[in-house]
Amino acid sequence: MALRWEEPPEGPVLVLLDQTRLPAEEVDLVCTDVPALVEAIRSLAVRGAPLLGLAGAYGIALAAARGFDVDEAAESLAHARPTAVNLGYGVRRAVAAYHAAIRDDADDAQAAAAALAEARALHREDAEASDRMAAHGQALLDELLPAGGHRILTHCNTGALVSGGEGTALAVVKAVHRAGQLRRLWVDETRPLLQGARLTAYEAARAGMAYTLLADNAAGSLFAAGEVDAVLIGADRIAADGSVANKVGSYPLAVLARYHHVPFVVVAPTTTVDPATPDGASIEVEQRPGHEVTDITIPYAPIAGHEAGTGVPVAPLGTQAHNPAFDVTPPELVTAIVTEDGVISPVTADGIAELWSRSRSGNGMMSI
Ligand SMILES: CSC[C@@H](O)[C@@H](O)C(=O)COP(=O)(O)O
Repeated sequence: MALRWEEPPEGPVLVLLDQTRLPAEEVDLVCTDVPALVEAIRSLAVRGAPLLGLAGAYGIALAAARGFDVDEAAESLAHARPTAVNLGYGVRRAVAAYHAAIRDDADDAQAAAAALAEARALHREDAEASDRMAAHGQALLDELLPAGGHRILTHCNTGALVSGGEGTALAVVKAVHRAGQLRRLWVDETRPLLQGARLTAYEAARAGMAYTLLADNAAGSLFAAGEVDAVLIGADRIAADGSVANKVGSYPLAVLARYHHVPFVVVAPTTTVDPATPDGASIEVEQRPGHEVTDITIPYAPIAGHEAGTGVPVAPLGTQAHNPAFDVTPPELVTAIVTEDGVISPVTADGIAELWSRSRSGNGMMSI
């Protein structure tokens, strides 16, 4: 499990599966306070949009249970990373539950319990959303592609490591695999931090899928050879006009997919839709440190004498690097957005608004 709440005698803790150590080691990272959790979010020990929402909500529960200032905790957690809208959403939900309890004359312990109950509710909802996205996505692929085995290309990691359930895009791939319809999963390595090579390949191997890893820049020739039937990716934020922010490298795949007449499908829960962000240009894209590009970072320590987490420089010392963590794909390049509440296709502002008005997340929760 990517994240869990535990209550040892010394006090409650949030336990994260440290994703920077995968696939070499499955190591737990135990957070006893909010600064440790913020650091885990920044270092990508915990990552991926839906899981960041859960981390934010449980982080508030942790702050409340350990007697820290909940509003200060909310401020630092919500701003730990800027792009995935789910982080602020999870924080706001738990904070709202905490303050509602205080308004109802709850004592500190009862208010902390209310925050924890909200985090657990979000966790359950996220798992259910995964199942529903998987079903909708599988049905969509059955409509779009001929039967007989799909070759799906994916980018970054969108599986059980980013979710309370099976994930987003990878949850769809898993459903297709279980139905015997996955001919091949093409896994982009996802430079610079290799979420595809380290995490998606790890999940695909455990699920027994036929998968092949490729360098990101090998995708073009795969399309040209007719080896890709569909692209499935997740999202960190979907703007009101349907623009999709996702891991850097997603936009070039969308361009390739359009040129080669291949469906480009985004799979994300409604908690990733952000009607308060009007368009793609308004999405804040996280800029990460240059050393992630100038160095090859080995997050674990497979080489004798190499310290875990340090990088091997591959560019001349002093080289400047451009390192946006995400890019934005315009709606006209997206064939469909699959959510737990249905599929939007074509992707238009009206389609997003219509989904929003009938979804759970449109139930006032995002404006808390
Ligand atoms: C459901 S996961 C969708 C996205 O969150 C995922 O593709 C992604 O871009 C994650 O980026 P990361 O920087 O690893 O948090």
